Amino acid sequence: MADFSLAELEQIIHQRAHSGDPDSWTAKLFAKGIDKAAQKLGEEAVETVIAAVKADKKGLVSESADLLYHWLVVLGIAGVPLDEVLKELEGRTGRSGIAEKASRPKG
Ligand SMILES: N=c1c2ncn([C@@H]3O[C@H](COP(=O)(O)OP(=O)(O)OP(=O)(O)O)[C@@H](O)[C@H]3O)c2ncn1[C@@H]1O[C@H](COP(=O)(O)O)[C@@H](O)[C@H]1O
Repeated sequence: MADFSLAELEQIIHQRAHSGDPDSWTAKLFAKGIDKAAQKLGEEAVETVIAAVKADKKGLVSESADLLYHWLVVLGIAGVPLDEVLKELEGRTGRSGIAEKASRPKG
């Protein structure tokens, strides 16, 4: 079990976001804004999909890490705490995915 959590990474991102450190990728993304950060998230998602379909396990681990990091950056820029997403997931436990989808508002 890793001694690290997404909540800890969210904290690091929060600290780095407005650090003004020219070497901080996080600070760069926050400065560029949601469009650029979301674009990077999309790129990392595609790279993750490619690793998955190629059955590249090592690549899948690395691209998943990139994906989760950029996802947290996008959440941070959008002002959505990780905890809100976790609560959403928590609320879905005990229900099958198909039942959950059927309960979503139409449109
Ligand atoms: N987990 C990450 C993390 N994952 C990926 N990245 C950066 O995301 C960038 C992705 O850029 P690219 O698109 O060029 O990378 P790529 O998709 O692999 O590149 P290509 O294959 O497309 O060429 C790189 O600069 C990576 O270093 C990350 N940058 C930061 N973190 C975490 O955030 C902390 C603070 O980082 P800084 O804000 O940079 O100090 C770090 O200590 C880490 O804990």
